[in-house]
Amino acid sequence: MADLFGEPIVPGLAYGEEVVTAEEEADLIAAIDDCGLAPFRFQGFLGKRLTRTFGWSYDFDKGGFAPAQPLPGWLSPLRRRAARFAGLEPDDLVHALLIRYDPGAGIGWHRDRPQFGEVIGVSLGQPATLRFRRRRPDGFDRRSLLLRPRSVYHLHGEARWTWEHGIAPMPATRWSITFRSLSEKGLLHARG
Ligand SMILES: O=C(O)CCC(=O)C(=O)O
Ligand SMILES: [Fe+2]
Repeated sequence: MADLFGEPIVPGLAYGEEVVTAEEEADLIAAIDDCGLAPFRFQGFLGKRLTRTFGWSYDFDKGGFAPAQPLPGWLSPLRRRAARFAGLEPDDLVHALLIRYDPGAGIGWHRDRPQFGEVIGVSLGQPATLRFRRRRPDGFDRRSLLLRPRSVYHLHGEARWTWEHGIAPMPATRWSITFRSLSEKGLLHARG
């Protein structure tokens, strides 16, 4: 997403629309709902959003980073498009996170775990506002990006590593698919 002068709203943030058709969107939503979503767990608390991870997972309950079930075949075409959008190889995207946000669910301020590298997110179902903030001595710099259904965003560089992001609770159900590569740290861990 660029402003009038062609600058990204946060350096390292790229945004594109219509990465899937409405028909593909409906199929992806059905597949996500059918894949065994479970409430996100954080230090013993159950979150409002429902998630399922493939490839590699970070367990927020136990604090561990570990291999998970391989990515299902139905994600392959979307993974190819996500990789192309980000200038990566499909095989770089070794992890996928599926999320359903029911009404009232969102995701608080965070940076993604450092074991992961590049982050590419696809939005389905409903628009949402992806918010960014960066600490300043006297407060925060803030930015936001409207994620339309069927859009894709890529976080790298400053948007990935310096800024925090989050999504405010939404009034209607939204689904997202997030692909990630491993960082140097994650690759070291993966090689044991
Ligand atoms: O749903 C999204 O697009 C964002 C998810 C997210 O930030 C995360 O899981 O780290
Ligand atoms: Fe995130």
